[in-house]
Amino acid sequence: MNLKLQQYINGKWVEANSGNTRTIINPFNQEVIATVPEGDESDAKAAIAAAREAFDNGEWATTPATERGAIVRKIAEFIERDSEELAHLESLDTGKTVEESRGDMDDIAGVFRYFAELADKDGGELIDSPVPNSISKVVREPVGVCGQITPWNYPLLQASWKLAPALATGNTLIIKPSEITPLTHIKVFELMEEAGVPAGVANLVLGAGDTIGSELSSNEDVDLISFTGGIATGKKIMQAASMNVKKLALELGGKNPNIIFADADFDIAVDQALNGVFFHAGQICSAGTRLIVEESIHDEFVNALVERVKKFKLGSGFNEDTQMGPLISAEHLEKVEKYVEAGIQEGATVAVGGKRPEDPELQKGFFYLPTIFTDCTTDMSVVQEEGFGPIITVEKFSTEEEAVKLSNDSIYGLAGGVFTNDIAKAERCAAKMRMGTVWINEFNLYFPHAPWGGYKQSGIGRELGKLGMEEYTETKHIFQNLKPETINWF
Ligand SMILES: NC(=O)c1ccc[n+]([C@@H]2O[C@H](COP(=O)([O-])OP(=O)(O)OC[C@H]3O[C@@H](n4cnc5c(N)ncnc54)[C@H](O)[C@@H]3O)[C@@H](O)[C@H]2O)c1
Ligand SMILES: C[N+](C)(C)CC=O
Repeated sequence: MNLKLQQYINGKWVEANSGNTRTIINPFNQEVIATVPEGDESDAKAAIAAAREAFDNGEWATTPATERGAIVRKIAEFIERDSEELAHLESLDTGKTVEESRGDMDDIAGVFRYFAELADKDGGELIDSPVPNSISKVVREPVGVCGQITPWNYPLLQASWKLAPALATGNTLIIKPSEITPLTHIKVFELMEEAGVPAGVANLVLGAGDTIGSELSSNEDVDLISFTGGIATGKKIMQAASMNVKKLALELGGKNPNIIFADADFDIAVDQALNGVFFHAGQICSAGTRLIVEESIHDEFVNALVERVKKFKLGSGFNEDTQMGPLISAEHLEKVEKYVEAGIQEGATVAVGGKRPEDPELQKGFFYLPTIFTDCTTDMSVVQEEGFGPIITVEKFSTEEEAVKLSNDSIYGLAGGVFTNDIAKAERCAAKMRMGTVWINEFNLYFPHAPWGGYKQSGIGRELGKLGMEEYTETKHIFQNLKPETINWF
């Protein structure tokens, strides 16, 4: 592997202070693919000190926004140049098909380009001051030192949503990838160095969440923490961030409803319901795992799904005909198995799947069969909890009001979908669905121009779009009296 396999702190490639390492495993066959440093709190502190110094010396924050944008644009160009290598690394690390990883790399380059273009587009705003002889203006400034923590399911994609706006707005940062999927983060730091990101501005620390992650969340020299991952971790981070009242951005989980009305285009709805869940073996925050289907078409719809699911080709992400790769780890596979067992015990019916595959070629990988549960009710744990695997639950409804009510019966509010040919009905549902994204006759589409984030316990704040840029800024009002006079009150 032609990668540095080190941390990047203050412009230098370094081992962990402790000398400890971690082996990275291919989830398709459990082979060791790399050995990387296992940093700890001391590495995180060194990276925070470097980012603090780089922010406080003011050079990056006062670099003209056009120049910062040009560097971010170069990163996009280098990602496009090296996209095949990056896609290969992402698939090795995560097990997802290389075709999916190629799509991710296109998206990632697009994210860097989008924020590069936005970098010099906000010159502040003049306020119509109510005070005579004065100037009142509002400017946006970088927040300061940003801690960024990413998950294993879309490693570099989730990182790009944080790195690009933070750099474009003049912040300094320390990023920590999931300890099990660090490879594309390392590669993108090589590209950022090549693009001219100055020493100390962007730092990469590798290792566990309860050491490095909690240091980033609690350290008083970090001004903002941006986290993507599970709710339980998000709550811990929120608590730790209160130490110095950090700015906080949380992108958490989802249990995303997909409402299928009888008047929808049947074949499109079936196809999109499958696409909405089974990419990356269902390990997607916005997977439409909670199907809510109108009673009159329920049986026909389920049969169509089952017939398609039976034909899925599972295998190595590097085989061209593979449609679904493995789950990320042995631990996660066990979690998914327990989730399915709970569903069966609660009375849901397995229409297809519900176990590990028997194919001898898949036994070394962490595979689970695509699974559809019918006879589901809203009180079941499989309907309420995020399974983060290739699992769909199907519920029935008979009225529009019931469909919307079911879709909102959740602690989550990340995303949801509606399939119908009645546009007015679709708009009525979208208006009432309590989620950060609602798709109509579409599922799981995202692009850099539109904000992404959750209602309810799916998160705080937004990534992508102009709001995703604003997350990395503080707003300052500057008032100038052009004709100061004594007041003589005291
Ligand atoms: N909303 C979104 O856009 C979005 C996108 C991708 C994934 N997710 C969510 O991510 C979850 C899956 O990812 P995961 O299993 O990697 O999540 P996770 O919460 O277990 O881990 C995410 C990151 O947090 C770190 N971490 C763990 N404990 C920590 C602690 N105490 N303090 C600080 N950091 C800590 C981990 O090392 C990892 O880097 C799912 O719930 C999924 O829905 C959400
Ligand atoms: C936000 N998304 C869909 C890219 C990844 C969620 O896991």
